[in-house]
Amino acid sequence: MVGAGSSGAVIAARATERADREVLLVEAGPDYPPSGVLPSDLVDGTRNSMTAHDWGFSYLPMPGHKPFLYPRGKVVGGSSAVNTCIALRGQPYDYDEWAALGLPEWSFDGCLPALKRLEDDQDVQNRWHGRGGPIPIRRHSTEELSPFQVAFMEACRALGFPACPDQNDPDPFGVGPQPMNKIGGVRMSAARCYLDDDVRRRENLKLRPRTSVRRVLFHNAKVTGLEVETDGKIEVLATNRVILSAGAIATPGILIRSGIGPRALLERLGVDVVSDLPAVGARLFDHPGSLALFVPRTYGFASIQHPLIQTVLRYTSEGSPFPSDMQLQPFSFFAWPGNYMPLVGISCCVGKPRGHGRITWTSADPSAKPLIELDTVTHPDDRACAVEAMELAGQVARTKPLRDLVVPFWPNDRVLRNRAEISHWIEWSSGSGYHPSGTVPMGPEGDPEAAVDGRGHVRGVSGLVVADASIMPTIVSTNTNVTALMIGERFGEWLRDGGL
Ligand SMILES: Cc1cc2nc3c(=O)[nH]c(=O)nc-3n(C[C@H](O)[C@H](O)[C@H](O)COP(=O)(O)OP(=O)(O)OC[C@H]3O[C@@H](n4cnc5c(N)ncnc54)[C@H](O)[C@@H]3O)c2cc1C
Repeated sequence: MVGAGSSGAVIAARATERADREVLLVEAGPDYPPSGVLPSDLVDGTRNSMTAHDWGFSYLPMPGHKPFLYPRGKVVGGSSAVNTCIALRGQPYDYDEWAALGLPEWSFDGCLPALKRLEDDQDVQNRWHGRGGPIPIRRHSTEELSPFQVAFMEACRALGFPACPDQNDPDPFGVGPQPMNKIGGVRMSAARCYLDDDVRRRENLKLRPRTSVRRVLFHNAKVTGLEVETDGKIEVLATNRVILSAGAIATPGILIRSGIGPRALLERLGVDVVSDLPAVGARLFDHPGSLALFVPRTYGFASIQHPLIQTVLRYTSEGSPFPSDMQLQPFSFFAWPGNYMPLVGISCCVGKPRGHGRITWTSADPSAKPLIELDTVTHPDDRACAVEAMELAGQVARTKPLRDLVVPFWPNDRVLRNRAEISHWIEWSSGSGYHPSGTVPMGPEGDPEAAVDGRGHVRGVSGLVVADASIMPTIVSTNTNVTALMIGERFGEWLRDGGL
């Protein structure tokens, strides 16, 4: 197995529940076993870790713009070890959309057992939720909320949005606490929750950190091994079966270096073609995001001591067929260079973008970075959703509960009141929601837009499976970690029980 992230750590843990399944889990980043000391950036779930355990990727948000950082976890636990700990499931229609594309196993009903199995929901007990699973999920109580989060919730209620106590209900709408996989401020990553001491003691699971996979090796289109690099030393690990869970940016890169991808690209890079798959890297989904910043009127209202995110407003964009496709999310603090006190922010996230970006490579050198283009708001529908969301953020800030507490800063109040000006502003300020997905999409037999089948088997070769955020054929309307964990649960079960 390649990659010990949100999907890979789960697959390794679940597959090795059966003693006759042997897994070697190869991970490029370092490992911090539970018995040792975890670096503070990985412990602290109240904010992201952006650079200390990162791949150093960047992306172009819009054509002609400057690149922005594109964080991806490089450590056992992957991006789940550095993320913001928002534990939102996809909505039923997200998975039913996959089923409608010809992948019946991926309907909401098909995914629900794995969504329940992965969680230990500490607040809500009903037929939609699981207890006792590896990932603890809880919501901040009102007493735990920062002053800005409280005021944001009141502002949304003042605009008429209902309270939504469980954002993981199958039919969420309104404002409420975010379900989060952090306990006492500590991030509950896939590494911590799935690769615990008991799992690591299994004789059939070997973890090999600080080892980077260069490519998969084939003979007559059958997997024969992995070419890996540890501390500058290159070696071949013989195997007839490989599962790639290196994430939506690295997995397609490994495929390309291995001869699997669009023929023209492989030939340009001088890589022998093993399987001509135009879908590899052709689409890159993400959630377009914009952030409006406000200056607090009183000192201490915003503080970097506060958890960054605690609550969310979910609502439906104008004319959308996807209920609650949008998120407005208050940021308790934002450090603006040169500003003596932190700002607060409202981030706007488009959940079901119609547009997409792409990922490509200019070199087959494993250390070469890919060219990532997101086109965040190129599609007019996505831009309209983003504009509407930013306008709503302005309205939220002008309600009685908020207007005496904060003043618009970036963009200013004039822009927030004018759709044309917002549209111009988001053209150059919108960016990624850090949810890359769909770069090696699943699809039924004969689907020209797919690279793998419904159980991740790569077309045109045998012995190779992809199982991570890359395989999502469309993007879910929510943050992607729980869906990546769910994918891990399903592939882990299939590997354990002989379904792969
Ligand atoms: C800063 C940040 C904040 C986020 N916040 C949230 C959030 O709050 N909620 C949410 O739902 N989602 C969030 N996400 C997204 C979420 O974490 C990801 O969607 C999810 O972790 C993806 O899982 P994955 O298994 O596909 O990839 P990853 O978890 O990224 O795992 C891939 C693993 O493969 C390893 N790898 C890559 N290449 C190689 C190679 N060549 N050889 C060996 N190993 C390799 C990587 O080091 C990594 O460990 C965030 C992401 C980031 C980066």
